[in-house]
Amino acid sequence: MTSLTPYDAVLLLSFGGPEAPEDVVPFLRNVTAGRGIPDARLEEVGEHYYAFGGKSPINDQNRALLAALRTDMDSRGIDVPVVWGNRNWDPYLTDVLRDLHDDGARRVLTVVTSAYASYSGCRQYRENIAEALATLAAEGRDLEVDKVRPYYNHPGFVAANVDAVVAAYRRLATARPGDAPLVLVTHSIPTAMETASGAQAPGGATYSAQHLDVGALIAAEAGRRLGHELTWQLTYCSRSGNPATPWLEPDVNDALAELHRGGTAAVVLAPIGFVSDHMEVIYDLDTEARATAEDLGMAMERAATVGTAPAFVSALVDLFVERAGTERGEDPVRPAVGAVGPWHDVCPPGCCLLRDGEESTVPAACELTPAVP
Ligand SMILES: CC1=C(CCC(=O)O)c2cc3nc(cc4[nH]c(cc5[nH]c(cc1n2)c(C)c5CCC(=O)O)c(CCC(=O)O)c4C)C(CCC(=O)O)=C3C
Ligand SMILES: [Fe+2]
Repeated sequence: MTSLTPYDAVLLLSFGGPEAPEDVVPFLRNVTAGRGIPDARLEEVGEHYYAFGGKSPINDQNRALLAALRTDMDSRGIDVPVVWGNRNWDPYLTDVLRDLHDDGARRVLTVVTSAYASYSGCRQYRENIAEALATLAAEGRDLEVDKVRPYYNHPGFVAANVDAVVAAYRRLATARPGDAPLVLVTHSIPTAMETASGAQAPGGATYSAQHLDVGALIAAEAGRRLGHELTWQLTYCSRSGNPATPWLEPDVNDALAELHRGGTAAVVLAPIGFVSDHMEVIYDLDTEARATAEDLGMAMERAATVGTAPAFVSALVDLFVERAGTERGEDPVRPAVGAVGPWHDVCPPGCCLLRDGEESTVPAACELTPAVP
């Protein structure tokens, strides 16, 4: 019997995605709300979704993760409810929190489906939580929500990625897998968001530094298990927005072309920046980057995302147990690998403040309140 006291419920909080073609534009309107993007442009962005029948795989993947969390929690005798909600699509965060409140919950622990810390992976979720809590408070429903720390450097997340890389090398159709570099991939972000992501971070670790920290460990451990050292690099996918705004580079497709020019015949792509095979993975990597590799005549294997790998699922439940212990005033072990160490449980004010050129001005939850002078 493991206790999650003082929490009454756990919330798996994700991005959301369309379930059918008629959902695509309304979903994209939600994602881009307040930025005045015309529907014609949204139809264009929506092409990736229409190419897959208008349905993103992300919701089914979250349903699977939710079920896996329930099973792991049951095996430890943790009996609080675990529910799923999204920022941008049904089931919406506010509705899910309202239902939890109506069922008697007053204190909720959340985990987001972003492993790394930046505006997009941390603060944006915290702003959505603050907005939802304000809506519910106006209805007379008071709730407290905490969020587990960024978990990209939790040993379970890293171990699940190592397993996936090893499996991908074993599938790679090449005579000399030892010569195939490991190309790590994550979502690109504007360089302004990158800089801001380090401002309040442990060790000043920006979004890219977080990836490089665990990337080195993943490559070293996978190489040890495969019996050959891996050369590796970090690349980016899914850049969007104004082409004049600088984003993190190199793009994965450019990196593949560069490797090809240097004589590389085969690669393994490992999307360590994503926790499931959602649209960024099945379109930007399995469709676009695969076409690039095929045009270049390079063999390519794509490593699995952590998905519902048992090491990952139990890492998340470990984080629930850890945070509950901390809130009870205990001093639980806070496992982390790499040079940066475990992240803050509660973000300092101003954490990850920049999305693009401008500072965010809306309130964010799961943040230390400044001491009243
Ligand atoms: C760092 C990061 C992650 C990884 C962490 C995490 O996993 O959360 C992530 C995940 C995701 N991004 C997703 C989808 C989209 N992201 C967009 C736009 C943007 N993402 C950004 C960053 C990130 N995004 C940024 C800086 C923008 C630019 C505009 C803005 O500042 O918001 C747009 C708008 C259209 C466009 O601009 O292309 C869409 C539709 C989906 C759902 C996929 C599905 O449906 O399967 C997922 C999981
Ligand atoms: Fe943050």
